[in-house]
Amino acid sequence: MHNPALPLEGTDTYNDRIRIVLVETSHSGNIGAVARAMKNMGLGNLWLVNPKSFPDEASYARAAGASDVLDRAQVVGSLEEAIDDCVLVMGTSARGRKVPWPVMPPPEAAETASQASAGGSVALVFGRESNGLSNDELQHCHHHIHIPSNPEYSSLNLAMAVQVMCYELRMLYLRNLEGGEGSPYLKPMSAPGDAGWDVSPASVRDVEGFFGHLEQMLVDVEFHRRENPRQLMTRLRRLFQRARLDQMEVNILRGILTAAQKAAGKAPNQRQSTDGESSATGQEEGHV
Ligand SMILES: C[S@@+](CC[C@H](N)C(=O)[O-])C[C@H]1O[C@@H](n2cnc3c(N)ncnc32)[C@H](O)[C@@H]1O
Repeated sequence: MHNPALPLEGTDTYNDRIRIVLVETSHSGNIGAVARAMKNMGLGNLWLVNPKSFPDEASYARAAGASDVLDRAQVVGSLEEAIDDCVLVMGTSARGRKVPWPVMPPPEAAETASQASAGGSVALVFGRESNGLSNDELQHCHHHIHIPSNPEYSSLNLAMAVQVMCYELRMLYLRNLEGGEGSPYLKPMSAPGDAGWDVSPASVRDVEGFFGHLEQMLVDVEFHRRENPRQLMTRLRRLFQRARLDQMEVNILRGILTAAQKAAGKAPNQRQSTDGESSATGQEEGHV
């Protein structure tokens, strides 16, 4: 699959193959917010068709750190000028029109735009705040894009609609990174052993040692009676197994158990815990 020419992580080059075209934007703050939305997602090619006011203070204020996108924005007098050299034009609309056009949801539109951008420039066109794109403007587009919003309140703020499309392009780019393996950012990090976790996962031996120590501590503080266990240890096992402990967490927990045993007047350093190691050795808080 074609990998859209979006910037690599950590570089400041933009994908200029996919351009965002805003038609007759009346609030220049929205133009700034669009620039910000684009830059966040690695896009930088902004075209403005007859903006009411640009450049101005409001647009730069809303762009925050994306003023470079505004600096390089192209201002033109007609939609035709903005899309003249494009191989694919996709128009966005919050509502259906009298003459139906092929409509795509954002993920499919991003895929189509990305594929087409291998062959030339692609325009994603966004309409006026007050009344969107005219039927005539929409008929200049190969496809229409509809963000499937609440049918009873379907119109997004202009910059938010741009954000949705730029996000879809970004997701596609990240999924396609590195020969299809995708970006580590897309892989959820939820437990030790996942890429990016800072401590090695605890071994079964570590965790069993902890369970033995936990049971002993519960006996020492007279919370648990081995002759009447109910399901206490089963439930505690399930609790801690859900967490998939890492090595440091096991050390911290064992340090706490040792401290509790000492407070209860037991001497854990003179007794072997169930994993055969002295339960006080190396498990104090200072060792984690
Ligand atoms: C505030 S909306 C314009 C709403 C206008 N009253 C209308 O009905 O078309 C400004 C622009 O944001 C984009 N937009 C807003 N909501 C959208 C949606 N649900 N799907 C696709 N584009 C949307 C379109 O480009 C639209 O022209």
